[in-house]
Amino acid sequence: MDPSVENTKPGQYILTIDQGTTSSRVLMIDHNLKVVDIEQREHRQISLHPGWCEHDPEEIYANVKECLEVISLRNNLSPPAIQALGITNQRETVVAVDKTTGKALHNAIVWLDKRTSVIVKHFEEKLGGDLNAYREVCGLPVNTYFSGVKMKWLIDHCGEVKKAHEEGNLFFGTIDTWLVYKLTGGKTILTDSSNASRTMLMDLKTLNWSDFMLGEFGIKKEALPQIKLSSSDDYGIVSSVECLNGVPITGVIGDQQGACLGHLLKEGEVKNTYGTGCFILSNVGKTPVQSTHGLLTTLCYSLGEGHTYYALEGAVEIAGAAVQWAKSVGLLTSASELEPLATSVSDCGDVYFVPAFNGIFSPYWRDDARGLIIGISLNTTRGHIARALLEAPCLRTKEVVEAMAKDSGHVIRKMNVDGGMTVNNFMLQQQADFTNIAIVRKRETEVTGIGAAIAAGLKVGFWSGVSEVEEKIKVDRVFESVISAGERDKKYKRWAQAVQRSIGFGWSEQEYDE
Ligand SMILES: Nc1ncnc2c1ncn2[C@@H]1O[C@H](COP(=O)(O)OP(=O)(O)O)[C@@H](O)[C@H]1O
Ligand SMILES: O=P(O)(O)OC[C@H](O)CO
Repeated sequence: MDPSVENTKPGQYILTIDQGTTSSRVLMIDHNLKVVDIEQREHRQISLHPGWCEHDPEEIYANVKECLEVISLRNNLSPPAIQALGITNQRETVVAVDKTTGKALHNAIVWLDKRTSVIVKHFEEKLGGDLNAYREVCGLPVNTYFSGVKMKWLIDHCGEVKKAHEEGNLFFGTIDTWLVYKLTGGKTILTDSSNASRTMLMDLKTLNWSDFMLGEFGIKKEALPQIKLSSSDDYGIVSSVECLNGVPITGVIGDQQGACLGHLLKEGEVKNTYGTGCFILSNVGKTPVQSTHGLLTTLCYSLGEGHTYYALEGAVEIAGAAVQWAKSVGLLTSASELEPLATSVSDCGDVYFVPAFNGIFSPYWRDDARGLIIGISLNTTRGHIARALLEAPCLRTKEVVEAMAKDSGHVIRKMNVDGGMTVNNFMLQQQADFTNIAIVRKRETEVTGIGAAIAAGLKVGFWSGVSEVEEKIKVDRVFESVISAGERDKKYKRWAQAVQRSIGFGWSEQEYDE
């Protein structure tokens, strides 16, 4: 029997929660890092004004709880079989909670929400136009994307949050903090260094909250969770899901960092996760590297003292979300239609789709970009548009890896990929063609959840160490470029023209009151 398919710890599993932008999943993972079962629930995307996006934190928790219960019941699992629970989550999204009641005081403000663009403008004025002024401390530019501006908005615009903050009854959390708090029955208020690195409030060198940044944003330290350096640590014991009570929560990690750990990304290696957006991270080693080409400096992952790695990150705001949009307007009936449609034509017919629906992130950081489909002629078919839609995340990724190569001084030759869109072989072939980088897809595409399982499992001795885990990670397929340098350059030039047309087309900031 192939040892890779033999579960050497039969009947024992790690459960992981992958709480994403559009849905929450629970994965049951065995000793061979195989995902043996999965349960998923979507939640509502609440938008009160153009550019706004909220999630109901109670709905998210209810979905997570239901997935945990369903998967446990279906597999007849109870605590001794579930060795530990890991959590990985959409990052930056903020929940404000009243410690005295345990209730969220406002819907969660989601990472892609743009309501804070007025706050960003104020910072721009205060910083003499230099939105990069805090990069040395927190690694990030001032932007609507990060948690700090969302917390400030909640204090400024929501009376209950302001009062609780003043009275010392408030805590702000990213989704990891919220889930840990709820699952432990309100016993722990914690986050990990990877999630904290997305707030703008953590000092990247000390890996603690920065008094300077807290002062700049007007946020009290007591309103923030304790940061645990290691994503593989004790985060509390489940006490509010009957069938799982007693299970230790020993893995907490932001989803993109979870994918880095799931690939066991080593220094110099790069990964790209294609989900709602796509996020390219390169492990730059044990000291932070500042970007001068529009990338973010952030945590890659920490497995404790001496095992903390930093990353350069390129955030691409829209990837799979464009597929969802195409379904919503009737261009497609299902995501699986995309590949046959895109391959029904021999090229994109000079049609480009820039899905900057709500601004454009790395390396541009322009809130005023908007989506466009350009180059349409009488010969344009649905196939051309589908192809352009699939090419877009690949071309956005190319922009990011070029910036990464400039920042690090290294040519990138290989990129590990994962996420829901990577079932699409055609898209991955385009990715290899446009970048001339070998694209490596793993056997399991749920690498983010696997990363959280690795963090959780290492803490409880489910695996003896990283080298044991490494043996279990298997490659499914490698995609290599089949186009010429000339074709690649031509393509990229047309794309760059399309991007320039999308920038500046958006509405100017508008402040809405609650
Ligand atoms: N065959 C496919 N081709 C392209 N995109 C796909 C395909 N199947 C699923 N997707 C897209 O993948 C995305 C889901 O990826 P996932 O990793 O689950 O996202 P997230 O974790 O951000 O919620 C969806 O936007 C979906 O439309
Ligand atoms: O929900 P995902 O998987 O698109 O990830 C969202 C990111 O963490 C946002 O930074």
